[in-house]
Amino acid sequence: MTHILAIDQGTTSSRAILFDASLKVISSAQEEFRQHFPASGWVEHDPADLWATAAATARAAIERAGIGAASIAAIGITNQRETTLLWDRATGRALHNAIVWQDRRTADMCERLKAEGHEAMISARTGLLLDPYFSGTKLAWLLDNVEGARSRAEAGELAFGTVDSWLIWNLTGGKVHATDATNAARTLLYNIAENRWDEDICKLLDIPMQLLPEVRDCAADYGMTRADLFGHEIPILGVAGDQQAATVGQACFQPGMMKSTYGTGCFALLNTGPDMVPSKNRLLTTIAYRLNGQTTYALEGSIFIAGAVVQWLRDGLKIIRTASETQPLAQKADPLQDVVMVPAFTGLGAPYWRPDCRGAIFGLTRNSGPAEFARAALESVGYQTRDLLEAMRADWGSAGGAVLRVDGGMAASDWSMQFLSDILGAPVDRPKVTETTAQGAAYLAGLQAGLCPPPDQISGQWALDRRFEPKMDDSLRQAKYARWKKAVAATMEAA
Ligand SMILES: Nc1ncnc2c1ncn2[C@@H]1O[C@H](COP(=O)(O)OP(=O)(O)O)[C@@H](O)[C@H]1O
Ligand SMILES: O=P(O)(O)OC[C@H](O)CO
Repeated sequence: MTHILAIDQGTTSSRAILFDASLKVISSAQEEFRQHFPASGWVEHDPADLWATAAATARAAIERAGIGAASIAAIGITNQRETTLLWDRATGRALHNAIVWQDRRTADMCERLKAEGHEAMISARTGLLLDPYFSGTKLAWLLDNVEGARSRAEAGELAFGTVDSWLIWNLTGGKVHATDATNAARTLLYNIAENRWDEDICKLLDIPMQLLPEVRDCAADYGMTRADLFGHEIPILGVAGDQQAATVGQACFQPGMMKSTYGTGCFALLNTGPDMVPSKNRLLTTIAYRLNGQTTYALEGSIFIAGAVVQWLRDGLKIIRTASETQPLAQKADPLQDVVMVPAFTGLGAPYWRPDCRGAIFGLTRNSGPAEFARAALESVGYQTRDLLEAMRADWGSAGGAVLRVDGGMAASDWSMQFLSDILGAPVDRPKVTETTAQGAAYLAGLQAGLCPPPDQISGQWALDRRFEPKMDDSLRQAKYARWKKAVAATMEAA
């Protein structure tokens, strides 16, 4: 048994990648699925789509490799985090669409809990903030709005889970209801200092604890897949939320190491070691990974719109046909025009946490066109990352994130990565393997299977594709960043 299958269930698509024991990619498959927007600020996925695309891509990756399922030693699962599902334990059917992490429907509930003075207690225990981003208020909404759900939950008939738990449940034919510590840490219900579900918070949100999955390490036994799925039972041995899996895939195993993933949004995680560092600057404290019962913590900055701003140029404004066209356009932009875009399409995440904000563009002239829009869009991602880095350094000291390791679809853009390095005034490293999320999940499963070496021995395998060094003049860097801060302040003021 020489292979490891990673299932990466993301916000817009499911991917499956088959690795060999040295974590080299052998084959892969990807399928997009439908996004549902039933009301303004609401985002849902059909749970059946999540499962069907995950299972179909897993099968396709195995077929493409031309190997039998019997030679797969382990499955690793990684997933979009916070997205909330509720299902019937007897039938395995979901009671409602999954409420996606981007969904803002519980903004009022969060405001009310804040006004009642609960945020400090919740933050101290979960490391999170009272924002609709996290699962807890989404689950409370489901229990309040799906008929009969609360009484059935109290009777123990229902199960809650993030996407990892939903996949594990389906892969094992309903035998295992479990999650890992990193996914649990995103629910708003999990005490990350004591590593247990928090009774007081569950009581406050009126969530019956019978709903909750068992929490395991990231490298652990999550049961066997049904034999009929792949023609052979395969053990599930690794689980982590996608941003944490990318942290592992980027080999950020030492305190002070930091990665930033540029997909739909951008999520930067700084390894803080065994210390749970509370943020004084509106970052999240979260679990990077838990191995052999030992928790490694991270500070996280979450930006909701990164690559999505490029998608907006393509699908909304229709000024580009493919994402890569942004680079030649940005290069053509008029250097004398100072167009700044604040892409707060679904509010602002860290460090501002303003779900009520909406996007804004400043500095337009009659000469502003697609090139200036493209440059402003790409620059907005760099500025938002600098906001996170400033907060991280204020929380953790200047050694934090001295070099930034990047991945995700947008990291392919050389122009964006050069601007990122320029505006941060720090080197930006892009690895050879950009499928770091899947690689992280495969590593965790391989570690448990005994195929992969422990973290201190694997770090050396990380290979650099390109280092971007800052080239921008310091006075220009400061002037540009000051203008961004002004634009953000004006956007918040206008909300
Ligand atoms: N060359 C590029 N330049 C700028 N953005 C890009 C480029 N290639 C991809 N992207 C952006 O990256 C995102 C896709 O990255 P991916 O890691 O697949 O995201 P996700 O896992 O969130 O779906 C898209 O939002 C896309 O706009
Ligand atoms: O699916 P992605 O890659 O956009 O990641 C989503 C994050 O996990 C949300 O917290």
